[in-house]
Amino acid sequence: MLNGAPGKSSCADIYRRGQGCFCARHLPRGEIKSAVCVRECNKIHPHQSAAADLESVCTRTCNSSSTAQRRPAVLRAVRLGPCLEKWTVEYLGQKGGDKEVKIHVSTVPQMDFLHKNFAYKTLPFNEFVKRASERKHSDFFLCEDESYYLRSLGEDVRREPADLSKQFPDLAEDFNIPQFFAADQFFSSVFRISSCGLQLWTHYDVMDNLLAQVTGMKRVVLYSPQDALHLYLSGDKSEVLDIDSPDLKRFPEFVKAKRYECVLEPGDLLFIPALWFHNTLALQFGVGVNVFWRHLPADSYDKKDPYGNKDPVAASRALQALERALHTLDELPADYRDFYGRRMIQRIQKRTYSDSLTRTATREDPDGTLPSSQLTKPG
Ligand SMILES: O=C(O)CCC(=O)C(=O)O
Ligand SMILES: [Fe+2]
Repeated sequence: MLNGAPGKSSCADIYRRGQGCFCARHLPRGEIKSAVCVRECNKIHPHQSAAADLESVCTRTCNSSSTAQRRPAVLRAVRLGPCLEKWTVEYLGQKGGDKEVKIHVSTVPQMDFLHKNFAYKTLPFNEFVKRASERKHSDFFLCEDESYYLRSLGEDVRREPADLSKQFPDLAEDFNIPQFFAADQFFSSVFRISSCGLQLWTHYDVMDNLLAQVTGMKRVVLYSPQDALHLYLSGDKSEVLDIDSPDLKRFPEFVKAKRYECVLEPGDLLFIPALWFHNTLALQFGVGVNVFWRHLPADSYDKKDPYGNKDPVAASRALQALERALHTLDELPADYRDFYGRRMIQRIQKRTYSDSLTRTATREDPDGTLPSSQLTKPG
């Protein structure tokens, strides 16, 4: 079940409860099996009744002193509000109106940030929704079967985070923001509207995130922050674009990254903890909303970051200091650079790698308490 081999669409367990692992894809529909309590303790709480709504799940108080589990979790059949019934293409067009939106358009459904195989275009929201919902278009920019993607933005794109209640007030009232965090932690609410087949590259964000699926189905593949070294990062994105059949000559380490996978259906909510990598594939035309909130103290974040994906200020400072240190090493001949580079890596590992994180829980060791030497290595 904990299959790390790319290409195999294994249902890695998105979350655990009690003794065993639950495969998110095979959870029964129509009930909330468990939930991550983010506000109090980040722990997964036991089964709630079928009638439980998010409010009653997440406001439970947890007196446990055990370490918080910052793990992805899928909540099924959540009461997201009237949007679940109302958000048809026609209704979205009527209520969203002809407000201009900036969209990604590409001739192929797999968006490639490395070769920029997409163009930024502007369309009235109602026209965009209509085109994104159809496979072939009578009006188009690049070709008649082009793919569309909207990640909604704030009013002042460079400064303001997206907020549905400001950009789309008539639609925002149909969507209940899940109450998993205090009001002053709210950062943004973002429309994610994709053509059928659209795939967004693997990336991480620096804030905690709830991705709500309102219409259509979407596959989401996640990788732990601990697999960062196996993902061939370029900034916040992975260069491995085809995660289902990766080029292993170019990316041999990718096989070591453990793949977690779920399929979101309307009414499902995925908790994506900050720094967890995610890759989305729209299995149908679909509308989602994601909500970012500040999980760290407010001053940890870059103030000029409307997207929620700039590294925390302390991390940026540390990365800059590393660049300076590397520059200093350039004063030495290659064999010395190599030697001191290795020593620096060892120092960084000793100082920063967290033992508690390394002891990842598995089916054999649900609590992650076995010494790490006894844990099965991801495929
Ligand atoms: O749903 C998508 O297409 C992307 C979602 C995403 O990247 C996010 O919620 O941070
Ligand atoms: Fe994201």
